[in-house]
Amino acid sequence: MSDPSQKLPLQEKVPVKNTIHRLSDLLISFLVLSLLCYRFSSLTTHGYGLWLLASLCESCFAFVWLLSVNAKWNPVIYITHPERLSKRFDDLPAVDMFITTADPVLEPPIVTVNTMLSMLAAEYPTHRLACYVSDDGGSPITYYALLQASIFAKLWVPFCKKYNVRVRAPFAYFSKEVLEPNKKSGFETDWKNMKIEYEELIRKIEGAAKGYVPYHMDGELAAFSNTEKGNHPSIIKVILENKKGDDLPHLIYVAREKRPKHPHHYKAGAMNVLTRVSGVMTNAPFMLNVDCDMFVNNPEVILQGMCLLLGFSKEEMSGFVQAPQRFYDGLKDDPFGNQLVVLQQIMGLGIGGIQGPFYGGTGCFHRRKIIYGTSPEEEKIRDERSYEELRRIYGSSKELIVSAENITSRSTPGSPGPSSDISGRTSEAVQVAACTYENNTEWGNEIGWVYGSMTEDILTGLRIHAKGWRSVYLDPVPPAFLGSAPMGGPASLTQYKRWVTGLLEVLFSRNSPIFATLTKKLCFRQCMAYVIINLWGLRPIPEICYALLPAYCLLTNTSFWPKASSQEFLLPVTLFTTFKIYTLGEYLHCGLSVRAWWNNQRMQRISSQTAFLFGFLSVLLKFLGISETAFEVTRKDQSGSDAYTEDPGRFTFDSSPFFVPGTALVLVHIAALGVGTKKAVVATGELVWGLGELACSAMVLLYFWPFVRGLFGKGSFGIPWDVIWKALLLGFMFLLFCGLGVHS
Ligand SMILES: O=c1ccn([C@@H]2O[C@H](COP(=O)(O)OP(=O)(O)O[C@H]3O[C@H](CO)[C@@H](O)[C@H](O)[C@H]3O)[C@@H](O)[C@H]2O)c(=O)[nH]1
Ligand SMILES: [Mn+2]
Repeated sequence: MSDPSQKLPLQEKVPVKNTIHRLSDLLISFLVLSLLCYRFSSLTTHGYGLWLLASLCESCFAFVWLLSVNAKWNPVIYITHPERLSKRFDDLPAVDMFITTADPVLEPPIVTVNTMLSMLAAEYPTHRLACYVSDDGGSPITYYALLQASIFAKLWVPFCKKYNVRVRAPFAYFSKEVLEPNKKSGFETDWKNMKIEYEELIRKIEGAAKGYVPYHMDGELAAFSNTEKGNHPSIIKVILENKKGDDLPHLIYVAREKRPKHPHHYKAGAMNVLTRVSGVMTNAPFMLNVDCDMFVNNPEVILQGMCLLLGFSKEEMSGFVQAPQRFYDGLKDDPFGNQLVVLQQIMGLGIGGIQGPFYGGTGCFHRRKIIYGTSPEEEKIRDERSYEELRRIYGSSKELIVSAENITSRSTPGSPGPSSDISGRTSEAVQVAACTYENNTEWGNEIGWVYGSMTEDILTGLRIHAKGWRSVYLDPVPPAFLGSAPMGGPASLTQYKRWVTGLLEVLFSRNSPIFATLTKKLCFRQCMAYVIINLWGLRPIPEICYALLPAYCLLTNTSFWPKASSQEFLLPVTLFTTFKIYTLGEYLHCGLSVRAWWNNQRMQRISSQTAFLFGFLSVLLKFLGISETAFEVTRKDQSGSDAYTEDPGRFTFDSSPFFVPGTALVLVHIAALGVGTKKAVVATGELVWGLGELACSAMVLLYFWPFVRGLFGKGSFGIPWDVIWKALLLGFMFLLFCGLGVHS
């Protein structure tokens, strides 16, 4: 113990200086409050109609603004020292790695295979790792792809380690035109051979997707005969089993049992099965979960994660460790506004200074005992629970109960060793993967991934924070994981719709952040941060009202702004300009371009007035008992589609109702601008009346520019006629409504 290096910390928490940011926050808050004071104090002069409506909308925006100031106020970052791990620990704890895939068409098996290979090749003692792939598609093609990839892995993993390859997903590695220089002899020959082997692997997997599976595979795939998607027994296969000293970790394929009438709870259900299956097979104290498209981009990531999991004096400080979502195929300047760089960097680091980042569903290390419902204060003592009680919580598997007791009764590092003979445990694993296993247990509720929201990640993270655990952001250089971002209008909006649906479900669930603050241990400021995103689904209401206001005013000769010649007019103008400069500053600060800033400004308005609206409606339908919400999987790898090859950044459309409100809004504003300009110029001869309204109307059209272009676009770049008809109908109804306004 005399070696001083043993005492060196594994991580350091560093507050980020943000004086300028804070001052700008205060300045804008002051302007916002001034505007509201002016609005409400002049209600009597301006009447209780439009003026009041505008004031209410602006109050909503001001509320969200204040919440966001709170979330950004105390940013922190963590610096990690993985090189010190070996000095502190002789043996590192085991990690169970989970990959989820759901559909071999939307998520081509070669994508999953690359993620899997990158994980198997991570820098970590291989006998401490197990990789579980959950296939909700129950697809023989995915299984076949994994089998073939496991053969390739026997060459790939040693190759990566020998030459210290940096990016260990082969598709990303081989997509680089130039060879990484390497001093070791034999590199070039090995590299060429490896490339040939990888191409062979692609050929086999793509062949299988087209229906060619070689003869001799029949036996291997027998388990899949007579299975249908959504109706099959559990299929669990140990593809690789690590015997101490082997190059490769365990690799296990898991297709949980699916039956048509049985709710499977989408990804949350898959994660719970993975938790149980791994519980009876390897039972590692830590779990790392990624989506099938999120490959390991920094081979040291598990070591990095360990610094944050083991590096605090109290486990409570790092209940889970979350890496931000970054994308490898992110288009330049984020045309679809879904790369979330600023959100993650500014808000992510900011809430790092409160109770810690939200759980993002992928790229996250969890402690198994927390997933099993342990609270921070239970770290040492665990009350004795009867077998009956444990059975009610964990379900009927004795093995699982024993493994769970083992995990919840220890503090983490001295965790159980690797288990031998995991193949021998397959039958137990099949039992815990059954679709009836969870009946009358706490799975999906008090333990495991929580059910009841399309964003199971936020809901589950919330339950963890509510117990009083904190979380930590892991953001090494190079980035820990890289995934794929949806492209094109329909896919991006569908993703947003699902998120908004899920987030709103959380707000109204019994796990709502508000209850969690009142009755549990969620920090008040953390609750405020959660509420920002949980409220996304209600945003379309004030936003759409506010977007319609200028059109209404122009069409009916009314106004919701002070006269352009008056002094008060300067207030909203200053606020608007300062706010835009402020957001631009944030983008530049995060290393993004002006173009990216503008694209995001635009997509925020588009998403919230289209996708968010549908998210809101789907939650409404759920509460009315009319329809259930569903998880629509995002298509990965769209490099083949026409729109992608022609102009990948351009907004695309389809006949989905998503596009109706946006199109209607655009049509209404075109009409309003026409009428308004004529009135303003012809009637008064000078641009005083309605200047604010005209500017707002023009702004809406600028924000919805992709829709304006879509009116004239061809193919998938054009808005389909049936959408335009419906939008015209909506627009016409609005004009009728304005007509009523004029006469009354
Ligand atoms: O029934 C299902 C549906 C989905 N998935 C998996 O869930 C993951 C995420 O699905 P994806 O379509 O890629 O959604 P994203 O919007 O990209 O995912 C984000 O948002 C989700 C919540 O909406 C989180 O679960 C994800 O971790 C987070 O990355 C993928 O690995 C899927 O294979 C399943 O395993 N079973
Ligand atoms: Mn995804």
